[in-house]
This record gives sequence, structure tokens and C-alpha cells, in this order.
Amino acid sequence: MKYDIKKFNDGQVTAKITEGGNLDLKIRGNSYQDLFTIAAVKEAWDAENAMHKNAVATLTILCLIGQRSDRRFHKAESFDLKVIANFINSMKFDKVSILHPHSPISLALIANSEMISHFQFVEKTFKVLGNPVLVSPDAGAYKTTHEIAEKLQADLVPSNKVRVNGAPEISIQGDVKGKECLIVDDLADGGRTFKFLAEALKSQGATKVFLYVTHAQFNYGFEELKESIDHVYCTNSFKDITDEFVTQYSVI
Ligand SMILES: O=P(O)(O)OC[C@H]1O[C@H](OP(=O)(O)OP(=O)(O)O)[C@H](O)[C@@H]1O
Repeated sequence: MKYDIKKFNDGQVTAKITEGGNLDLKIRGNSYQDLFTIAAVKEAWDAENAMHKNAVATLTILCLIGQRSDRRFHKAESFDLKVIANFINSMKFDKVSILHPHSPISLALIANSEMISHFQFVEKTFKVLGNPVLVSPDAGAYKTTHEIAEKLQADLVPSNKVRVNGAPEISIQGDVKGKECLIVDDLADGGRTFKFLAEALKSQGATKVFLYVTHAQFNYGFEELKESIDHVYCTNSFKDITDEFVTQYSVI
């Protein structure tokens, strides 16, 4: 299957199928624009395939927009992940694969969805660093990082984070004295979670602190992270980063 995308001067996006077959789309999915673009492709493909019911349409989303908004935070505010999931569901893909979603709610809300694990990227990082202690930064990350630690036969130090007026407060449940640590989490936004955690780990004797995040957004606070984190490992699911401080695994 092949298609063309055209953008009109007013911003409208239109798609044209130029070769038939199964539809296999892969997008960052970190913008509404990305979602509307594939909606145009899917609509055109559906029209072309109306007579070929055996053709299959799959979608891979690398960094789902709104994945953190997995609940209605306050009364009278929108539940944004639900809005996004409803839109994706309206496209009726046969399968939607999502790379390391923030929480299982994404998978619960999006029909025919499955998670693409971040295991391979953590494994690569773990091997490059040579057996660091894995650190899970909060309750949300604990379950998946625990599973990864078991597979890698790595030591795991859980820590917990509560946000007080938006600022993370950290507690560490384990001994990191004289050890190299690899924090494993799904995404970095402003990086404050990791800055505070790295400072806490180093104050408890960790010799080096590395960070793995699947979705390296770094919308702000990037330079500040260099003061407490020794190196960042991530995918390019959200954006490409060129910086000596960062090693990126390419997924798109
Ligand atoms: O780079 P930062 O700005 O520090 O943000 C990154 C952190 O925020 C997210 O968790 P979040 O606090 O949204 O988790 P929650 O679902 O428990 O609210 C994410 O899983 C990281 O732990």
C-alpha cells in the first residue's frame, strides 16, 4: 500500500491511495496533526477497500499524545485521553500497537490495542552500562521495571514520588552506596522527577546516575538535567535530539 499526502494552503490535509494492499501505518502520534493525517489515509483506504474485506489495517503509535491525561483530573475538565482514544477508535483499525504507554488506561480505551514493550531498549542500555542497579521512580513505573529487572536479573531499587504543588518529593527504598544507577521510566517532560531523584541517589552514595526514558520530550529543563544525570538513553519516539548527553535508539 502506498499513499500521498497533500496539504492545502489553509492547512487542510488530504490523502490519496496510490497503490493497494494492506494498510500498515507508523506515526509518532504526538500531535493532533499526526492523528488527522492518518484519519485521512484510513478514510481513503476504506473507500478503496470497500470491496476487499480481507485487507488489514494496522496502526503503530510511537508516542501517543495525551497519554498522561488518563483520568479526569478535576471536575468540569475534559478527559483528554478519552477524547483522543474515541477519535482513534472511530478510524476502526484492526490493530493499534502503542510503544510503552504511560499507563494501561491507553490500552483499555483504545480498541484492538496492544503494547510494544520498551524492554529491548532498556536491555541495550543495561548491557552498555554493565549491570547498573535499576531504579523505578514512582509507583506507576514499578510494575514494568520490576518485570524488566527480573528478565535481566538486575537489582531493582524502588523509589516513590509524590508531587507537592507540582514539585516531586522523593523517597528511595534501597541501598545505592557505591553503585551505578539506571533510572527507568516512560517519559521525561520537564525532567524534574529525574533531577530530584538523581540528586537523592547521589546524596545516598550512588557513583553515577543514568536515565532511560522511552519518550524523551524534554519540553523544558533539559540543560538543568546535565547537573545531576550522567547520560540519557531514549528512543526518538517524540523527537530527534542531537546532543552528546543523549543516546537515542531510532524507532522512526
Ligand atoms: O519530566 P517530568 O516533568 O518530571 O515528568 C516525568 C514524570 O511524569 C510522568 O508521571 P506523572 O507524574 O504524570 O504520573 P502520574 O500518572 O502518577 O500522575 C512520567 O511517568 C514521569 O514519571
